[in-house]
Amino acid sequence: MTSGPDLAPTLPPAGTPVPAPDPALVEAARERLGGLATPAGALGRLGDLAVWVAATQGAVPPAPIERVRAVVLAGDHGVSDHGVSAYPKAITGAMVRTFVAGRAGVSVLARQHGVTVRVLDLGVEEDLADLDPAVREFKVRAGSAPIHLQDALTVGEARRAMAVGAMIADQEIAAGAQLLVSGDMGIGNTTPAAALIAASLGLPAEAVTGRGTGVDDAGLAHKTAIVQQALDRVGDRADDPVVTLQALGSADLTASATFLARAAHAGVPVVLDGVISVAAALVAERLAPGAAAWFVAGHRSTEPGQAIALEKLGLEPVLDLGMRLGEGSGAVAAVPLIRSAGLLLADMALLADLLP
Ligand SMILES: O=C(O)c1ccc[n+]([C@@H]2O[C@H](COP(=O)([O-])O)[C@@H](O)[C@H]2O)c1
Ligand SMILES: Cc1cc2nc[nH]c2cc1C
Repeated sequence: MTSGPDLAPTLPPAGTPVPAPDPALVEAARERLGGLATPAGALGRLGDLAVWVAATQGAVPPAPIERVRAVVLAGDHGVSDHGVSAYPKAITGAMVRTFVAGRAGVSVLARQHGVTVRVLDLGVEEDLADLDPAVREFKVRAGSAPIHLQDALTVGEARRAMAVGAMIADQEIAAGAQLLVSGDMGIGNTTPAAALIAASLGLPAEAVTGRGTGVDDAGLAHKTAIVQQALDRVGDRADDPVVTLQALGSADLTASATFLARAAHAGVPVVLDGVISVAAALVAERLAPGAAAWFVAGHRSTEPGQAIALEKLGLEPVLDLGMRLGEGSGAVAAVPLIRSAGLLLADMALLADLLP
């Protein structure tokens, strides 16, 4: 924990625990849930979600969740030049433009559900100079190095990406977010995501590597070998979560991890998305033990690493729709249910009030 670069000044030192939501509030929320005008346990997982909403808000009954803000961190990955994706790198920049135009999958879902989407170029290779400069405000570098051959980032870049992720969370919280969504965009990013999960859990590449955008069997075998090469290259340097991000991540994944750690430290709940968001959450939990109490898993991705990481974090996805889009789309799709859960706890009659 001491060999890596210093954490961003806005984050407490790596390993600083995150306080759990107030246990008295959890208890009060459970008690209210138990008193609602339903047979005991009849709300199923919605009941658990309702307790999480109240506990992370610090209010029983919880307030309606009106301000949900999704942040999509975009970047390219040197490893995508090495046959690990079904799509070319040029898609990343093109999709950033599509987010800006409000036409990505997550944009549509977010509009429907009143969620704001902010897309940020942390490491896209294409020069997006024609876009609003705010999109590039936090850019760390153009593309990361191929993780099976070299560290993804220099120590200085990793430090900057960590600072930037925390800063973005602070900005979203200052803008009034009651609930955050962590999204991603980047061709090739399921490869570093798998590497972060494997390195964090001490697992072999084959346990966590999936098809991403849809590589075939030969592609999957090749991608698995690349992830294993990256893990072997880094070895026990990955005992340090900061070095794990620097060596096996990217600017966007590093910033995602500190975005999540910072939100948890600030006591602001986050809906996680697919394998990229959850890989970042796993490292956030290493940086900020206890952070996962502030996270809810929006959906189950088809990527095996996501399921393994979610289990380790103790999170059960809200939705299981076979989605593998990323962008925060599965998380935004879960937002209406999370909102509904809070409203049920706040607005339902109590059983005690029904009978004379
Ligand atoms: O969220 C997921 O679980 C997920 C699973 C597969 C692919 N993706 C998205 O697809 C891109 C990465 O896939 P790949 O095959 O290029 O590594 C990236 O833009 C992700 O947002 C996302
Ligand atoms: C078209 C396309 C859109 C995406 N959105 C997130 N990842 C993506 C990957 C591709 C290929």
